Amino acid sequence: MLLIEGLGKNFGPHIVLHHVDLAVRPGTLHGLVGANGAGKTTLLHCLYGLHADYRGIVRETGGRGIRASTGLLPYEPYFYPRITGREYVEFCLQARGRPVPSLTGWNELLELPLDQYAEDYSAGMKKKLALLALLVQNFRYLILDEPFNGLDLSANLLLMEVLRRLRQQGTGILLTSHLLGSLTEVCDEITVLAEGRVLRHYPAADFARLPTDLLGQLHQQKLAALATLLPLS
Ligand SMILES: Nc1ncnc2c1ncn2[C@@H]1O[C@H](COP(=O)(O)OP(=O)(O)OP(=O)(O)O)[C@@H](O)[C@H]1O
Repeated sequence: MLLIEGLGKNFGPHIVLHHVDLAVRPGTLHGLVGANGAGKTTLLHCLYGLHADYRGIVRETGGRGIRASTGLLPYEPYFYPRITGREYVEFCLQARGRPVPSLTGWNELLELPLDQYAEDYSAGMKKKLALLALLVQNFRYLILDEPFNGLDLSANLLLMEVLRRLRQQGTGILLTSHLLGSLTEVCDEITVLAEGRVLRHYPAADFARLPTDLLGQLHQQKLAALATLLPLS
C-alpha cells in the first residue's frame, strides 16, 4: 500500500498541503479531485519523491520503496528534442535497468507513430506515449496526473478499460481528473482536496452525492454570484 500520513508542503510562505492523509491500496482505483490550485499535482509529486522538503510520512508498506514499484504519468510529459517515440520508451526502461520488451502489442491499441519524433506528436499522442512507457513496465502502483486530458473519446474509453483490467490484476492506481464522470465510472474511492486539505474521502457507495457536495462546498460564493448574474425565473 502507498501511504501518506500528515503530509504538509510549502512553497516559500505559501502552505499548499495541510496534514493530508491518503492511502492507495493494491487492486484499487483512487481518484483525487479538487479545484485548480488545490494541491493535487503537488501531492502526487511529494508521493513520488519529486519534492523532498515536505512534512509527514510517505511510504510503501511492502518495503520495496515507492520509486521501485511505482510509475508516474506527469501532467505534461516532457520529451527531449530529436528522439522518436520508440527511443523515449526505450530510454525510460533503460533508465530503470529494465529489458526493453516488444512494443507491438500495446501499440496496436495506442496506434502511435513510434518512429517519428515525439516532440512532433499532438498533445493526446504525447500523453499516450507517456502511458505506453508505463504500461510496458508492469508497475505495482501507478500515479496518473490527468490521464484522460487530451485523449480523444475512444482513447478515453480504452484507458478506462485498461485501468479496470490493471486493477483486476492487483495494480493500485491514484489518478487526478477534472472529469468527475470518468472518475466515478472507474474509481473505488474518491478524495476531495480543497485548498490543500482533504475535505472528504468518498467510498463508491457515496459517489451519487459528489456533484451536489462539490457544487455546494467548493462554489457556494460562486453560486451566489451566479444567482445575481442569471437569476432563476
Ligand atoms: N514550483 C512551485 N513553486 C511555487 N508554487 C507552486 C509550485 N508548484 C505549485 N505551486 C502552487 O501550489 C498550489 C497548488 O498547485 P498544484 O499544481 O498542486 O495544484 P493542482 O490541484 O494540481 O491544480 P490544477 O488542477 O490546476 O492542475 C498552487 O497555488 C500553485 O501555484
